[in-house]
Amino acid sequence: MSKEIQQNNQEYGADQIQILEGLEAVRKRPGMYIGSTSSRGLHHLVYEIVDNAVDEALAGYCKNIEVTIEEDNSITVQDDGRGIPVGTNHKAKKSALEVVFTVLHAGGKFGGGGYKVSGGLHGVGASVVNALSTWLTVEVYKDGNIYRQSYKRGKTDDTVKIVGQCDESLHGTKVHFLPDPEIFEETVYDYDTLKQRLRETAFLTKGLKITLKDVRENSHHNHVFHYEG
Ligand SMILES: Cc1cc(C)cc(-c2cc(NC(=O)[C@H]3COCCO3)[nH]n2)c1
Repeated sequence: MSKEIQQNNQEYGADQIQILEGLEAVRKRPGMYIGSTSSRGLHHLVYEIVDNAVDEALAGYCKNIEVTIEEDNSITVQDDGRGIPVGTNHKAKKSALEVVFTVLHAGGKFGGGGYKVSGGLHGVGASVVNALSTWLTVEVYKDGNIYRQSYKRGKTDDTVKIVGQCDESLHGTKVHFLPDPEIFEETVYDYDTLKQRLRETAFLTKGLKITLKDVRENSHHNHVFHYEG
């Protein structure tokens, strides 16, 4: 095997092992990454994903975020930002999108690395949420294409696929995940807890419209938070 190919295979192998070790670490000691596996940790998963979309709003590209508690207590978070980059990093042969959801970034966001949870680095926890979810699907709407990748407990067995077309004018990122009952003692979301947090987030991010929906039977709710600057 030529040096070049061997180098790539070697790196590819090492990268893959690094990713699997990262996932295993998160699932072995989830409290180190999200504080606890109680109801608090369950709700923290939502805040981590929303934080990523808020970053896109702070960058000036996202105006709306919609959070839905689905019938099965899975969560959907959708924004209308630029859409996570889907291009492939040729060295790692991985889409930037896949890196966001599978590579455990330093950050130490959840207090594991010493950062305070509230003032922690934004947007490094998507891979943690993925690792702690029975399944997670992400869709990116960009350039008239709908890109999709799915994972099970953080692992994917496929590359990013184009699954459809959309209007050129449509753009954004949609993440749908189900917290893993193997990790969380509590898997039922509390509407008022999310309502309180999303109201605070909208207040702190003037101009951003955050919608919270609950489509569970006997618990239908809908709130819109929007504070002018
Ligand atoms: C709901 C959700 C969840 C996650 C993990 C990321 C995002 C997200 C990430 C972004 N934007 C980006 O990553 C930037 C990064 O820089 C290039 C263009 O897009 N928009 N929305 C949204």
